[in-house]
Amino acid sequence: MLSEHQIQGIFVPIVTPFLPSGELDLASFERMVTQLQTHDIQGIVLNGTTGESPTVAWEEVSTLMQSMTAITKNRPGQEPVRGSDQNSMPIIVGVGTNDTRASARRAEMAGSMGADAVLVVTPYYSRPSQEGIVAHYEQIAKVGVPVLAYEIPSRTGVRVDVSTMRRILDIDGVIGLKDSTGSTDFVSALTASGNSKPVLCGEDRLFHAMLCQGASGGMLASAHVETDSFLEVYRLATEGRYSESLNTFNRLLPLIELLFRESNPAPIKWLLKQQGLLASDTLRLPMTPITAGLQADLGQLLAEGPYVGK
Ligand SMILES: O=C(O)C1=N[C@H](C(=O)O)C[C@H](O)C1
Repeated sequence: MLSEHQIQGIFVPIVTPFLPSGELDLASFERMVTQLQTHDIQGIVLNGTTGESPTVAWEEVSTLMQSMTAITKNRPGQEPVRGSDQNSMPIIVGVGTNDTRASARRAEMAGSMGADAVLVVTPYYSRPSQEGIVAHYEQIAKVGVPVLAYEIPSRTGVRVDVSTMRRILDIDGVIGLKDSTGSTDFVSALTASGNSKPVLCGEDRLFHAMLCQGASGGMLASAHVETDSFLEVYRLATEGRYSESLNTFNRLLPLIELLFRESNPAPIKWLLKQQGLLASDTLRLPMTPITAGLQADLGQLLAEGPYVGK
């Protein structure tokens, strides 16, 4: 199980590969996991936003988890995970829904499948009160699998106040936050007192800025590619070498901008297919493939960019 001290470094929210028929593509998934675990990342997130959680059935999550744990229990030649003596790659499973009981049940099942923590998004759509949101996290944390809260108002339609988030982070069993609020204000407010549980950046274009404001790492879809460059941005920042970290990050920005010009994960799936890691860039509806214009721009970056495709 993950502890709050391990909520640092880079976590990659893995895509869920589909065949053109729409079925799971396990061969591509295994290739992706095998490739990712050769990097010094802190963990992989299964069934996150980038994993298209709204259209992946729970039985499919279980199939993916079995395949992933078989690969990640042997992580040859890697240092132990930061903050622990664990050598296998930690796995965080997305279990958040807008139904508290269903999310708690999923957290329990994820724990029995070997998840090291669960990612729980702010309950979307129903527009619950701040009290309701706290109670949601309390119920799920009671299951006993470490919980990483996930605040992403642009997708959920609700916004958690800073004071509410402090209460959520105070819950026993909540080990940190993934901040996809779209600005650095939330992380600055939370970390200002110096005693917050860790906050990971979940907004790729703000990764460096959030590290400067006290974030302990990032959960970044774009780190599927150029993984070592994202790790370098992180490492330099943790060494206090912020301007060198910014230089590396600035070279990644054109890539990040293109990967989020249209809805994630369509652009990253297209790119991974070009790199031969995915057999197909198929998405499940209502997600649709990227436009020809974005294909052309990403293709140009692949051909010319100093940072992509190496
Ligand atoms: O799947 C995730 O985790 C992430 N989701 C965010 C989103 O798609 O809005 C972006 C971030 O890179 C990671």
